[in-house]
Amino acid sequence: MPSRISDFQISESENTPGLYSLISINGFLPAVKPLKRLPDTYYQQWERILDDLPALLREKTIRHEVNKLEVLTTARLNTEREWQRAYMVLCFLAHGYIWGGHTPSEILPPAITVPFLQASDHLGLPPIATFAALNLFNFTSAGEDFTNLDDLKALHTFSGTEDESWFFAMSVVIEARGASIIPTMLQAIDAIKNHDYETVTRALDDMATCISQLTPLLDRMSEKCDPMVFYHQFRPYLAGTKNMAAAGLPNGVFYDEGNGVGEWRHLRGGSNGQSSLIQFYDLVLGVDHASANKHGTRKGSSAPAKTAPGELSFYEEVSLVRLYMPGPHQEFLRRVSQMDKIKDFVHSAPASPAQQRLRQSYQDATKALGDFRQAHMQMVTRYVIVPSRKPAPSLSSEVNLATASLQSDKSAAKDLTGTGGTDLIPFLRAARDDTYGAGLAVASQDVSAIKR
Ligand code: HEM
Repeated sequence: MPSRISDFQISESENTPGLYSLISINGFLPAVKPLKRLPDTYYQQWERILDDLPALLREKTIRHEVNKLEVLTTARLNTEREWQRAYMVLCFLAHGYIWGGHTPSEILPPAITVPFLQASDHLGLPPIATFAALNLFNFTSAGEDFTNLDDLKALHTFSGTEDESWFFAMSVVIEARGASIIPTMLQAIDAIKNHDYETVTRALDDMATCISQLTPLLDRMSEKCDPMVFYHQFRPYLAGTKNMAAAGLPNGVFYDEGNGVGEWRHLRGGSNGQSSLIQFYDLVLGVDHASANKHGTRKGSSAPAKTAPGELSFYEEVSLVRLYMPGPHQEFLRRVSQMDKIKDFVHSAPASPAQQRLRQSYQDATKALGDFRQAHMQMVTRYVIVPSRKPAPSLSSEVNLATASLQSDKSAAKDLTGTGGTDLIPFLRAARDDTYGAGLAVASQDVSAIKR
């Protein structure tokens, strides 16, 4: 399987005018490495703070430094890469400012908010640390191929640790490796209208192989990322401003734009749940996370959809997660969601050996994605649940503002929340079960066909 999307693969797909312009040869990652610095020295004042960020956070002097910044114009940003870099720099500065004190800051100053809101607007992203800022726009690599984890590292971190760099790099390598299957699956969708079983079956087999090669990568997280460093030293800085009352942000954060203008904003924090790749996989396989919402409780699960009055449930939130992706990626997923459905094709196929093979391949692909989610859940246990039960090392007790709020009841793992603001264990379990469930629904159809 190629590691990048090649011209050859793209030219083969017909049903997709303009679709590939919304992504790159690396899928949802940029086509080339993100900029290491904004080329215009006008932006030096931002870059200098970012250079010193871990030390400024340790010494709790970040706010002092940011308060000295002028409100810079974004008019001197010339290319998409520059806009992406500006957005990423401002995300780090904003989260450092909010969480880098003895108590969180309820106000973001105009020197951050004014350019941050403009950069967010330009990229179709919210003004908060997103997966795009932390991962897609924040890495460097030994070469132009981003599929080797050992060649990747983050450009910037909050903690200055290799652990944090490795954590961000892991998401990059998964995006890079997982992207190769995108054209194959788009061609499979094309093939549905011709009832081309062979193409769809082969694509599903390739997808199962591709995903099953991503899963062992998750095991490599522990090579360089210590769960205690993750949980105490940098996860708190990824937290958003939504559901953060316990951490001292009952109203979210006020984005002060100067001259009496501004707005309170409640936004979710950075999470790998904002990966467009995994949402693409769900879409092409027809994994429906909304089904459970109708009943409030997942079918076959005892986990209730815990929702405060007026709040959205986990399953409704899944569709909102797209708003945390870059505009073109949102559009890409929207267009894919309108295409023919592989799942419908699998379910409607008449009984024949070709259909049997198709169904088996569909089950294998959904199982591979379910297994990925299962491995991910185990990682969440190692990196969130276990450290949450251990006492915080004294070194980190000061920075742990947001962790307090990410955990509404220290004694109950089920009540832990993710940086994205979800109640994490029921959410992840439901996401996994929905995935396995899509394949099992086909298997049960086969059984009932045999019984008939
Ligand atoms: C130490 C490593 C990781 C931890 C502790 C972790 C933790 C979490 C948590 C707590 C959530 C709950 C939702 C939220 O808070 O937004 C989540 C969701 C998610 N994470 Fe991770 N994550 C890790 C690595 C990864 C990696 C490398 C990927 C690769 C793409 C990933 C993909 C996802 C996805 C797709 C979701 C949404 C739920 C789903 O679709 O199954 N995570 N993660």
